[in-house]
Amino acid sequence: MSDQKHGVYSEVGTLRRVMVCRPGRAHEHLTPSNCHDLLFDDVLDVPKAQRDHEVFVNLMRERDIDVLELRDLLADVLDIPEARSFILDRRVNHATMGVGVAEDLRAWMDEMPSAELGELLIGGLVSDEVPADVFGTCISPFHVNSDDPELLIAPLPNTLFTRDNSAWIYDGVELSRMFWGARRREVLLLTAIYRYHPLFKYDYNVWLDTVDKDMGHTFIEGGDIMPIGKGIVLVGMGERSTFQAVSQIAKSLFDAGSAERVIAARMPKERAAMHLDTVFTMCSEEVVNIYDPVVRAMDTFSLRPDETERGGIKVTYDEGYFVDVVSDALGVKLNPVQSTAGRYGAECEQWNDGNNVVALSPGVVVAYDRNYSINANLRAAGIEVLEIPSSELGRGRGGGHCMTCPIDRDPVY
Ligand SMILES: NC(=[NH2+])NCCC[C@H](N)C(=O)O
Repeated sequence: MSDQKHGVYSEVGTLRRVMVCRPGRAHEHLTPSNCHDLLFDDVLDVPKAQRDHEVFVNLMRERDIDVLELRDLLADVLDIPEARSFILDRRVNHATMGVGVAEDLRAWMDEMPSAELGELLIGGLVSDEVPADVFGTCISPFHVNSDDPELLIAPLPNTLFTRDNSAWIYDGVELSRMFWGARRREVLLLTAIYRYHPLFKYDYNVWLDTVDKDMGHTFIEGGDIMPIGKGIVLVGMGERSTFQAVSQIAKSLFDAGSAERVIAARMPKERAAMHLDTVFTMCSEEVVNIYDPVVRAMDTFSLRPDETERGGIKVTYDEGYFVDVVSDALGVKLNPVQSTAGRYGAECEQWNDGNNVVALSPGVVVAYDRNYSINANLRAAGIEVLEIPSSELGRGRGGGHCMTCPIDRDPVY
């Protein structure tokens, strides 16, 4: 493991190191009645989802990308007593479990091997999965008025989408305060990894630190964040991310001199376009993959450092089409590629994450196999499109871009 300084300096430069989280126990806890609350549109064939995810991971490993598994990083930090307490103090206490249950569970978890404990923290825990002798008298209230086993720890199936719960922006990371409750607990695990894992011991900036703080209306998710290079960061503000978060991150970046301009795009608040990366991803220095009906509806604002303003940030409205605004900012004429499957077909390709591709190097992207028109049009524009199976992984509404958290990526411009 290296102690080099980490950072993500573009969306399309050579990817060196990335974090993923393969499907598993959390997805076995998805049912038709709970999956929507957990932000999945259907239940999964978990073994198939795991095989498909492995295809994706292997594509990256074959290209010498260091693919880190979130579970492994978590198991490593759970071996460190201070990190284990940092997580368990916040996850297993009177407020989360009740008096007595917290003490009994904590004693059991304190003894548990780290990999197993990590599986429970990500995958969830149902009361009847706990050995009978763990609890004193305190578990009985869970069974009053119900034959259903109670979820003691809710599963976190959206850890599959490592893009969102934390995001590297140039030489630092933001720790997301996620919008929906189903995802709000993911960041504790990420915070522990960044704080305690030897891989991250080297100093780096933290643009936003959210655990243990009253975050008010601060909401941000990594799928909305793109450090595209030349000191510019794109941020989507739609269903999930708010100006409160964007302006705090911008201020941290400006104060450190790590960025000069944040281009914030106001997007419709809808599930299909929950993040910027569901309608816009970069494939090479010039080619961008877009869903034009949403991109065209976006309003764009720029944040820049300005000491004459009270908050130290000047906000201006950028006239015009989003792709043109970004082209002008980069000084590169971007070529937008889109689906030509017709109005209905294009809407389905967007829904199935056709626009959510991840670049492994300039001009080489990973895409879902089902988005025939977008993939063909990207190829026609000179992009190498590596396809992965989509039927299971796509049920959570996320593609290759969502399933990766780049930690080290080269600049391009
Ligand atoms: N970067 C992304 N587009 N992530 C997609 C996340 C999907 C996930 N089910 C959610 O609703 O949060």
